Amino acid sequence: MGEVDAAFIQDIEHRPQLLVVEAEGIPVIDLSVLNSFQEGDDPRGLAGLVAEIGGACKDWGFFQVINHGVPSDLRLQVETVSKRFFALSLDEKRRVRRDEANSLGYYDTEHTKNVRDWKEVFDFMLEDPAVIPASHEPDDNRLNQLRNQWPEYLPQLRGACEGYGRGIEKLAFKLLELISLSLGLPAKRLNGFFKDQTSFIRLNHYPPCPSPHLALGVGRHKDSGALTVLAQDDVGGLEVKRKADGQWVRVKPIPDSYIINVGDIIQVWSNELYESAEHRVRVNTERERFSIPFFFNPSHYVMVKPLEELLNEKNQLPKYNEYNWGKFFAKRKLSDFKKLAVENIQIYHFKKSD
Ligand SMILES: O=C(O)CCC(=O)C(=O)O
Ligand SMILES: [Fe+2]
Repeated sequence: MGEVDAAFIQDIEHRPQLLVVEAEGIPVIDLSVLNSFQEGDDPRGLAGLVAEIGGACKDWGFFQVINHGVPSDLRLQVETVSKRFFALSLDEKRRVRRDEANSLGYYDTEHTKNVRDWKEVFDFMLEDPAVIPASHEPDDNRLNQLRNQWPEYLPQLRGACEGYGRGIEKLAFKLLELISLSLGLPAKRLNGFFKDQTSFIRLNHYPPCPSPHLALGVGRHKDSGALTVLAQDDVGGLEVKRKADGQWVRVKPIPDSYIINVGDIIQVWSNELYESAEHRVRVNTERERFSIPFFFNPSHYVMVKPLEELLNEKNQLPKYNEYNWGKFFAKRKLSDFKKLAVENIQIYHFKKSD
């Protein structure tokens, strides 16, 4: 990527201010009690942790976890091989390039809200093959099998990515269960939605940028899945819009921690008890940055809607009409390729009017 092309330039109101505000308040949650907790133990032993998670989901939609139990060598291996992959020539990376038929692999022209992101990515699904609708058209019932693309000239990439995927998936399920408990539901209430999951992992590379005041690594957005588990390196650049005052605040890198954020699906399931927070990534002139989000997504056939038992318990009306996750996902993917004239699909399109 050379000088900043017009496609990268954010509208004035979305450009980052020079000032960086370090977030004091983003909760850091210690998961070490889980290490001694056995399947079948009384979940009341986790009450303190569950309350912390619930508070963080409510107040921030974002938190960091330490002592999470994901072996650090899995992370180190994938981080190392990810750097090697992005250091390859563009020609080599483009041999596993994603296209409209297969949305997995390498890609360097992603747009967020119709502005190009200053980054390159490599995507792979946790389930291989994974099944998603062939198109976003409501009447089209055809399904597609998505298959990962692995570069044969960097054979270590596959093993490192698959190993990391299995490790991070375990953490994602633990967090899902804690979130379920925090909503007053049985621990495994949400697990069934992930039977044929459409979760994917993205290797992100943000090269140094000559104009970090004009462009963003990822433009402001909310994650559309259930939960995101993110590994960031020590460079920093991820910013969250603080719910309390709308200020963009930076998520401070903590070695060997993971950043967790509530996605739109949990917002809908919880009928807005928890909300997904807007976030973005700033770039800088000096240092490249690497990050690895795991997007924990349900099966394509899941109909997303507020959970009945929460509505009954709180005597509430649902704030959303139900929508099909697979169609939503397919529609989102479409806009990654094309600069659309209109805003891409969002959950507020399914919001019921008051
Ligand atoms: O790189 C990061 O820190 C976050 C990336 C992100 O928000 C995303 O890919 O959805
Ligand atoms: Fe995100």
